[in-house]
Amino acid sequence: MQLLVSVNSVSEASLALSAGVDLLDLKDTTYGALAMLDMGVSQAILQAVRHHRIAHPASTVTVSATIGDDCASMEQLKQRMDARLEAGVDIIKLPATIWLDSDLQTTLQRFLGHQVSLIAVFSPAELAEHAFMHEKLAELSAKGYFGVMVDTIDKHMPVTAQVDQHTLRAFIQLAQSLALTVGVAGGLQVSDLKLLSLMRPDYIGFRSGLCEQQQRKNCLSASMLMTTVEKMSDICQ
Ligand SMILES: O=C[C@H](O)COP(=O)(O)O
Repeated sequence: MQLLVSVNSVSEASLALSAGVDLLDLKDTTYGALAMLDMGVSQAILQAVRHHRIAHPASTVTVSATIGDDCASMEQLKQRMDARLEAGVDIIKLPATIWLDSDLQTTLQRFLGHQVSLIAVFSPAELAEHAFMHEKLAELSAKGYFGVMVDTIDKHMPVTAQVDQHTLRAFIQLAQSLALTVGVAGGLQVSDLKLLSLMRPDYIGFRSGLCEQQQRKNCLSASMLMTTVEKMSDICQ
């Protein structure tokens, strides 16, 4: 099980890299749920990741990026994705407003055809619609998506309070049975790790719970990050 941490600056990325975080998620954490990070900042972070990989050849750190909570056109989608992939992002995370949009499918199919790794993000409400969730997971797998995850918009409650355990388990198990990498995120605290780890997602995502005053727009706390990395490593042993 891996740890994903959303970062919004070179200093946060460097902190996460030195702590040994597996998945760096480039995201503007000042608004929305999947807001995209400025390209200049993204490029600077990717440069720091390249330096880290050179200095630590055994590092398996992977970089994902969000591209916004919505997208107006195929041209805009292509431009946002191209910019990040060319800069060195490994995985693009898409909200349902994009991965479900019939007008954007041609562009998404083109990226999938070029083996670009895409993650489709589900909201708690979308998981609650069991038939919809089953149907979409099968479709995404057939289309060649790399993975899926659940993340929340309302950050006042953890995802574990917004989705019942049975549904979360079903989502994780069905996705994995369809060869989709699956992640769980949304207002999580370190104390949620134990329960979630029993469900065996491929990764668990954090932001708010690792920030000063638990506010996702504040900076990452170095001590919270270290505590989480250590806890994760204990759980995974
Ligand atoms: O992708 C992971 C999210 O950025 C998690 O953010 P959050 O812990 O603030 O919900």
